[in-house]
Amino acid sequence: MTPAARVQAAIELLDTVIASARAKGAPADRIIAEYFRTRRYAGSKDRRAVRDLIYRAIRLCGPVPANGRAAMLAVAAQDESIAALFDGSPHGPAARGEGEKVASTGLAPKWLAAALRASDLGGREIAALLDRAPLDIRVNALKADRESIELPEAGEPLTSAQGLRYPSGVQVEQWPAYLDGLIEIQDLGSQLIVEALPVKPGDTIVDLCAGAGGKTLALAARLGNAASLVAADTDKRRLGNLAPRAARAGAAVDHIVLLDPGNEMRALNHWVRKADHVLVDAPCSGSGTWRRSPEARWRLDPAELARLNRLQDHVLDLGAHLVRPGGTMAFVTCSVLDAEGPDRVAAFLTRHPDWSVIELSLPVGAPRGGGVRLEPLRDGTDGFFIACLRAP
Ligand SMILES: C[S@@+](CC[C@H](N)C(=O)[O-])C[C@H]1O[C@@H](n2cnc3c(N)ncnc32)[C@H](O)[C@@H]1O
Repeated sequence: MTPAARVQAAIELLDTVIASARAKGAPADRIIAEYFRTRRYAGSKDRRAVRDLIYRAIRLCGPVPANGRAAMLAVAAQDESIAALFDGSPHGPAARGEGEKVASTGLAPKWLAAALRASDLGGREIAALLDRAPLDIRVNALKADRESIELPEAGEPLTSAQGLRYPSGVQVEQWPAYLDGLIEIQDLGSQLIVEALPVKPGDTIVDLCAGAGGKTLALAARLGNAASLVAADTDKRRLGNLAPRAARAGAAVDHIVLLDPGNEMRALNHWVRKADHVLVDAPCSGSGTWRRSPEARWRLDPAELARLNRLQDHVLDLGAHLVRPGGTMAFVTCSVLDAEGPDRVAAFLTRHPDWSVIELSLPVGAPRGGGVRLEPLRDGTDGFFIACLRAP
């Protein structure tokens, strides 16, 4: 592909990414992968170049751009070498028309930037939410050890027990150690959160929003398979990945429970007031993971945030039914917005005044509204909020 053709491909893909963000559809990385699956003529250099252009445009444009061309023109306005490619050459973008619209730049849509500032995040902290994230792995203590594992490339040891850091883009998914379940891809923040949970061998632990099991597997590894783990989720596709992943990792997950949204307790009856600990890794805006999915900020609007807040309250209430008297429940979101952290804890305590907040000890983060907030700029992790609650 010529450099101009790469720009045109990025424009077309951005059109799809923008439409998908508006419709709350597929994320950018899936759209890009799908696009290249059917275009075998594009080599690996082309793919990387197009991908880089797309993410550059997404990071640059805070408000949702009108279309891909307007977004790429915003990149061109900052980079003469890209501007020069708008030359109307075959397969390339048409020359810029007089008065043609260029997308607005900025960190986030206006309302969202205001919500971030109201959550005490300054310009540098917000900008760091959009940096490129490194690639963190967790060595699976059930099968290997960080000190002795042999990997194709040496990683930087992290503050978590088994974490190693690589530059973004390292293809660890192709390493035999990954295929054999000796390592998992997991952000340092997630690793430290699992290490901070007040759990011990012998506990019954319900991972209520287990997804594909990122934290479930980390819990199994931390406790040496000596806890009774229940992994539940409403998403059949994600939950379907958990069993093969657990098998690969040698992780014992006692029950994998598919929940019916709105009727979750029907499948969870067995654990009512039985769990020593419930992990509520709640669905959220993902504002703490914009480093990996910067287009997620285009997906969010006040109504969507309010919907997520209602869902967060709902899953917390579900979790509360499952905790035994004196047991604990952790509330985690990968968001730095107060609406998805401290505000949810405060609302929970209003609904359940006999519960109390307990302090967690993490080597990173700063206290915020009854919990701890992790931030990319200060902590070198994705953004997270975690709080721990004790049942009466
Ligand atoms: C942040 S993700 C979980 C990530 C996972 N714990 C991990 O570490 O990989 C949130 C999950 O909540 C699930 N979810 C949404 N609504 C739910 C509900 N009503 N009950 C249980 N899980 C729900 C979503 O399907 C999603 O998998």
